[in-house]
Amino acid sequence: MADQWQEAYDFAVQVARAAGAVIRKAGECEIKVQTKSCTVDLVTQTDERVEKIIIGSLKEQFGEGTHCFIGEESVAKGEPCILTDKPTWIIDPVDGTTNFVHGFPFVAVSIAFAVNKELEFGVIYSCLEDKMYKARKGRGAFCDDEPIQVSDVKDIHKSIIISEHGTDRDKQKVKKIFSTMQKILCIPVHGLRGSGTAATNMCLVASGATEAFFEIGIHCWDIAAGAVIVKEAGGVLLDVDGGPFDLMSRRMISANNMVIAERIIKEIEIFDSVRDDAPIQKK
Ligand SMILES: O=P([O-])([O-])O[C@@H]1[C@H](O)[C@H](O)[C@@H](O)[C@H](O)[C@H]1O
Ligand SMILES: [Mg+2]
Repeated sequence: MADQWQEAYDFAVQVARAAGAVIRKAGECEIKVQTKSCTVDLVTQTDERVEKIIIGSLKEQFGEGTHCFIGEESVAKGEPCILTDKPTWIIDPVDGTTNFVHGFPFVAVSIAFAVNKELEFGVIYSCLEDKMYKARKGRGAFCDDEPIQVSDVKDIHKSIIISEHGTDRDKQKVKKIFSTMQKILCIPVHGLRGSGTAATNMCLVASGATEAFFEIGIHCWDIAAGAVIVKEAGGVLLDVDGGPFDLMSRRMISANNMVIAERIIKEIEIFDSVRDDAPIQKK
């Protein structure tokens, strides 16, 4: 059953494109902003609406009950964030919500699909740039149907590295984030960047525009689709401590190769974050 998930893959591309059109249109109107975990963790009606559209379309196509869903906004409302062996869609309806609110031009729809806890494919639609990135396990990575691959740079001094500071403003964590960035910048590397969307950052690694992207504090929906795209473009994924990549651990480095990844890992000051699949604390 080599082609078992092709229909789901093709459908995910269609759904992501349609979702991106909704986001573009919503960006032309007044955006009502609310907050989630803290005052800088933003959410809009568009995030919620687009997630409902995506999950609704997938349920209609594949039948309610057979597939599971992990969506950023559903989890925010108390839905479980547990990856089982069942076919599971992992969705970030608007990756880069802060960008969306401010009109900063990088916003992505991220849809991944996992079976037996293994990622089968990932689709990221960078909807303001109108770029469709996609990859299916073992079949390569593409941007607008053109194959993409990671850069071949091995010399860290010739690299551009992406990181983000996320939405946690705990002073000790922020200190570690900036200390890490300072150390990396002074290796020295050619530059540090950040697009404001983890999904887009991973596509930039996959297409060779940058050598690595790492972050502590991201969620599984930010990186699931990107993980397939980076891997299929020839890149590597690791935990920030050099161990194996763990989708639920809220930390990862994606890089063009192990040489770059391991060099960056030497500089990363790790801090704790609660796993995505940690049991929900009773209040
Ligand atoms: O909230 P959201 O815009 O979907 O996702 C955020 C973006 O991916 C951002 O780049 C990253 O730094 C944050 O950690 C994510 O939470
Ligand atoms: Mg996100």
